[in-house]
Order: sequence, then structure tokens, then C-alpha cells
Amino acid sequence: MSQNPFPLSSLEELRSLADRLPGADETAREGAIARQAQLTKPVGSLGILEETACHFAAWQGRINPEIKRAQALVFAGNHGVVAQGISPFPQEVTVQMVANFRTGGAAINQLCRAAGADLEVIEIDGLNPTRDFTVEPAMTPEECLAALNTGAAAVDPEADVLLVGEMGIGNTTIAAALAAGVFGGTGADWVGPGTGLNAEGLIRKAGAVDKGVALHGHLDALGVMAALGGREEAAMAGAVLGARAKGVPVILDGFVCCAAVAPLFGADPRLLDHCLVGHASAEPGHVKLLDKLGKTPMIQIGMRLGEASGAAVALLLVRAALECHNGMATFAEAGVTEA
Ligand SMILES: O=C(O)c1ccc[n+]([C@@H]2O[C@H](COP(=O)([O-])O)[C@@H](O)[C@H]2O)c1
Ligand SMILES: Cc1cc2nc[nH]c2cc1C
Repeated sequence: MSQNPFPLSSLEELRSLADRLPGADETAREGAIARQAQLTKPVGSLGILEETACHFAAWQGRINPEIKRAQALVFAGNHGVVAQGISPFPQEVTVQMVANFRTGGAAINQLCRAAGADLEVIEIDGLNPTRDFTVEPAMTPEECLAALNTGAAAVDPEADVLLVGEMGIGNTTIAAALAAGVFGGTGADWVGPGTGLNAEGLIRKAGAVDKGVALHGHLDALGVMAALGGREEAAMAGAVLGARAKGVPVILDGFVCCAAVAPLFGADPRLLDHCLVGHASAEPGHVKLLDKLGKTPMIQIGMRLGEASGAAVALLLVRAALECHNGMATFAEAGVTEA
């Protein structure tokens, strides 16, 4: 296990970071798989609950993983590209929803209570909007790095799991641009209605993504993160890496969260190995993006809210998975005849 490499001093460091970050504990994973085979159920009959328990064993480094402290981080940011008319909501909704998170009135407050997670909301750069990527790079590499380091620093090393989410009017356009910038394709391939954009707006949104990709799409995955991304997206990428450095498994949220970490995958796919994807969002780009990232979502229940809500619902299933894994009797203990 290596030293905590944060704060990073340049985005370039991401290229070799996977070699400096801890990997999975394969002995713990094997032990968990062996335990699953001995529990009083036909092998495989608990479906993804079994794989989930083994994932947590590998990334917590113990055969019997536990969740005492679940940390949910919601990063908030604003985006210059809203000037292109790509969201039905005005930019001031970002700060208003941050206030709603703080007073406990948002969906994520209720879901964190239901799932037993502690919520923290972090406004990146005081919600100062990025620049409009259809005109110029959204961020300088230095601004992007600052947001990434903020995200990495926010992770509690005592947490047993991290849920990652965001709030930012316009950021489904950022997500589409990041997906196109990292994996190719046109704006139309990656955009969707987000918070409820109409058909005319969708054409503008796809056009904005195409314009941004034409301007900045020649850049590599890390260049794309700064030029087409957003501050809360960079912070989410940083939190995912900070969690890896601190030995904390991660549950990713929807389209925006997964697009935020796509540049990490572009730099080195191993950087996402400790992450589960909580759900498949109804935003149409998400399922396509998960295919590119090689990730299977835990659930698909038509959610498309963001703010870590899908990750919080998935945490309920992770808790169910670990209760079974740790609490069930083996065939030998229960005196049940094996196949
Ligand atoms: O991540 C998703 O799957 C997702 C899908 C649709 C909407 N959102 C949320 O909606 C906001 C962005 O939507 P928009 O239409 O303003 O781009 C932002 O605050 C996200 O949290 C998020
Ligand atoms: C009301 C509202 C709540 C949200 N939560 C995450 N993104 C959001 C966007 C809007 C518009």
C-alpha cells in the first residue's frame, strides 16, 4: 500500500496514479467468495447481493466487511454553458437546492436517513460558474486540479463506504460533453432531457455539445476534464480517487456522476475498480456510458434526480448484502445437507 498522493500537483499525475494507489485485497475477496459458497442457500441465489458483498470484502480488505459509517458527498457547481439555453431551470436553482440540502428538505436528505448515510454538501469555488465551453475552455487545468483536490480532501478516512453525487443546473450537458470527449460520438448520442428539457431545447443541447467537442475534443481525457467539464465533476473525480487512497469503497450515482469519472477511466481504467454503480439513471446517455465503462448498475428503477439519490437507494441493498453475508449460517453450522 502506497502513501496518500493528495493533493496532486498536476493533472498529469493521474496517468500513473493507479500504480501508486492501493489495489483490491484478493485474499479477502477469495475468502468472501468461499464464505458465500458455504452459506445456507443455493450458490448464486442471492444474485448481485453476493457479488456486492465480495466487492466490499476486496475493497475493505476483510472477509466480513461492515458499514458503520457511510459518508455521502454532494458537490455543487455552476456552468457557463447554461447561457446556451440547455436547461429548463435557471442557474439560481443550484444555490437554492444547496440551501434545501442544508435544511433537510431534499430527496437526498430523506434517502440518507433511510439508508443510514451522513450527508455533506460542498459548494465548489463558491458556485462561481465555469466558462462557456462552446466559446472557450470551461476551466484552466489549475482550476480543474483545485476542484479535484477539494473532492479528494473531503473523503473521511474513517468511512466504510462513500456515496458520490452532485447538484448543478446545466450539468447533464457537461456530462454529455465529457462522455463524447472521452468516448467519441455526437452530441445527439449523449444528450437527454436532464431536468425536463423539451425537443427544441434538446437540439440546442446537442449542438452545444458538438460545438464544445469540435473546439476541445482533440484533447486527451485529462484535457477534456478541464475544457468540457465542471468544478463539481472534477470534485467527484477527486473524491473517487481520495476514497481509493484512503481504502474506502465507492458507490457512484447517475449519468452526471459516472460521466465525471469517465476522464479517469480514459487515463487508466483501473482508477475505477473500487467503484460500484448504484443505479442506471433514466437519462438515456447513462446506460450507454456504463457499457463503455464496463460497469453493471445495481438497480434500474427509473430515477433521474442526481444529488447521490440513486447511490443512497443502492446503499440499502449493500446493507442487505452485508447482513446476509455476515449473518447467515453455513450448511455445517445449520446442519443443512449440501447438494
Ligand atoms: O445524474 C443523473 O442521472 C441526472 C439526470 C437528470 C438530472 N440530474 C440533475 O439535474 C441537474 C442537471 O439537469 P439539467 O437539465 O439542468 O442539465 C443536476 O442538478 C443533476 O443533479 C441528474
Ligand atoms: C428542483 C431540482 C432538484 C435537483 N436535484 C438535483 N438536481 C436538481 C435539479 C432541480 C431543478
